[in-house]
Amino acid sequence: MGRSSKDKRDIYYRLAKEEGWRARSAFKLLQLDQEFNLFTGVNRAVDLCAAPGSWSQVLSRKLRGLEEKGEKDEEVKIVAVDLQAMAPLAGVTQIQGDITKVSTAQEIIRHFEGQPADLVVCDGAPDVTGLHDVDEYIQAQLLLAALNITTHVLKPGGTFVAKIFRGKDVTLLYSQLKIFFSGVTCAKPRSSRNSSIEAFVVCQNYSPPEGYVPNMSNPLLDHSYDVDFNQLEGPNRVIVPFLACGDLSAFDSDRTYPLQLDSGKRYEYTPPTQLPIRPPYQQACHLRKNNLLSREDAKRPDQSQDETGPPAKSNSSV
Ligand SMILES: C[S@@+](CC[C@H](N)C(=O)[O-])C[C@H]1O[C@@H](n2cnc3c(N)ncnc32)[C@H](O)[C@@H]1O
Repeated sequence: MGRSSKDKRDIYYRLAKEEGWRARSAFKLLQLDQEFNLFTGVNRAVDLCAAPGSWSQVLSRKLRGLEEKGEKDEEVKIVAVDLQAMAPLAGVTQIQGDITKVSTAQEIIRHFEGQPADLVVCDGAPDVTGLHDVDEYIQAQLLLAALNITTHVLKPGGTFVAKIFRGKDVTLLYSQLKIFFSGVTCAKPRSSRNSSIEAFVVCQNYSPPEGYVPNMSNPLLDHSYDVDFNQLEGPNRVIVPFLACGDLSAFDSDRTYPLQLDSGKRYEYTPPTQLPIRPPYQQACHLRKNNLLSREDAKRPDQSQDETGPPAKSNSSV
């Protein structure tokens, strides 16, 4: 048996078979619930990127009380969205659609009879190319698309849970999420493989900026909407385009960035045009190489400032 097939047959793979889950991913949502108590008081839930349906199974079993009460809770409504069709599930309405489309948001709202959702979860993943930067970029785009459709359907105070790749530019995504949620925590459930940079953001207390009007023109995946991004103003522009290689502001040739070094010295750093912004340590190396900095000042800042470390194994608030 090859290494990868052995990996697939880990404890959660076996448990999923035993307990009738469609995928081992079910345990990720169950473990996130143990940690964050996601399901209390939830009557309307949306599962984005749901196929083959193990997260929808978890929602159905937990929210409709099939396990605990042995009866259905008819109050509960669950909608599952995916590009692909999936086998029917008790108590789950399926929408075969694209989460980047406003029509999908409208369909969800129709199903909830105009009421907003209490919880939106998204375990979405694009087809992996094997090129890490490309995969990270596409995953980030999918997360922003999930966030965007969530702003159409989630109630104020509601919760959003989504898969995130903890790549080198993950802090940009955290800052996007923190615009909309007062609590953003990054969690790595035990069932998520240590070898993967996958983690989950648990975003609590949805509180969009005052005056924010949900629209689908922000994410870069679909340019077919009428709203011109440049026409959007104030809080409606808060979802900025995401660049896997850096922050757009690095392209402002006239902008300077404060650089705080271990010795306490501060520098005003102006990046050359067309150069992606660097984390502090790389910036220091760049300055050192160009004789702009003493050797002592160029030494590595402590780890807590370096955002490019390996994936965390425990939960961390961001
Ligand atoms: C890892 S699977 C989800 C597994 C699921 N949570 C479960 O537990 O069974 C990722 C899913 O994302 C879906 N997906 C990717 N992009 C999408 C999009 N733009 N709209 C809807 N679904 C999408 C894929 O079709 C795929 O089924």
